[in-house]
Amino acid sequence: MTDPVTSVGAQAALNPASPTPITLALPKGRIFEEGVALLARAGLPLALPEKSRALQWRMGHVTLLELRNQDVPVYVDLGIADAGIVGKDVLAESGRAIYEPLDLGFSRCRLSLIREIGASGPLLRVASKYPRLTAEYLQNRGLSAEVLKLSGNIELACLTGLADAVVDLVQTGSTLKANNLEELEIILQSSARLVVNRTSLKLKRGELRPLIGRLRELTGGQATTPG
Ligand SMILES: Nc1ncnc2c1ncn2[C@@H]1O[C@H](COP(=O)(O)OP(=O)(O)OP(=O)(O)O)[C@@H](O)[C@H]1O
Ligand SMILES: O=P(O)(O)OC[C@H]1O[C@H](OP(=O)(O)OP(=O)(O)O)[C@H](O)[C@@H]1O
Repeated sequence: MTDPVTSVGAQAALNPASPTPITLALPKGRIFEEGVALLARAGLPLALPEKSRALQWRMGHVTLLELRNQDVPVYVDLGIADAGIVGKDVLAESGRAIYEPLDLGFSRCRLSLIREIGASGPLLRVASKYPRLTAEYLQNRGLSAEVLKLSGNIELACLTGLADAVVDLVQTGSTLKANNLEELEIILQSSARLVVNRTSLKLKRGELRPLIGRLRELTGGQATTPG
């Protein structure tokens, strides 16, 4: 296994006597840096990996996997990773019933229905990176629009006429403002969540329970689903 990071974080492991190896899944992008920093504050021997093409790092008893957002629920659900951090938006879109003990409180944003300001007429086609959540929302509203799955810069679909509306993330609202768009309805509030594989929680409870406890203390996180 690649082990490009030699520095082992200053803090001791949570269970220094006999730390059980654990594997954690983190998404590249917005969540990665804050996720690693939070886990280090919770006592894991992590340092931020230096820029390299490595995709996994072993630091002390912890192996860190760097994944695309959508792949984090898959790795945790199937037990390749014992735990991970992922946005609630991506978790909900995955449709996987993964144990989600904590709202970590960062990467806050909302998933919303968006249209051009002043647009009227029926919603015949709605574009999104979140086709499942979009279809569910439209169905709940009794709307039969076609859902078009796109991969990025979703708002452009509205602006170019590809779709009548989009379902996308809003945080500060500056993307909406810069593109003459408006938020019609909030579909989901999102923030980074800790997700844990249920079997790992039993087999590695000596490592994972204290980790969840420390993260709860640090974030003031609330239990999000029954354990
Ligand atoms: N503007 C934003 N402000 C705050 N949080 C955000 C914002 N955009 C996205 N997020 C949250 O951060 C998570 C990761 O976002 P990021 O931008 O890193 O992913 P991405 O590059 O869009 O993902 P990918 O290309 O892998 O689909 C999202 O799933 C969401 O929960
Ligand atoms: O309300 P704001 O603060 O402007 O943030 C919202 C924007 O942030 C995200 O885009 P991102 O920059 O991740 O690019 P993407 O469209 O490629 O996902 C999201 O898709 C919005 O476009």
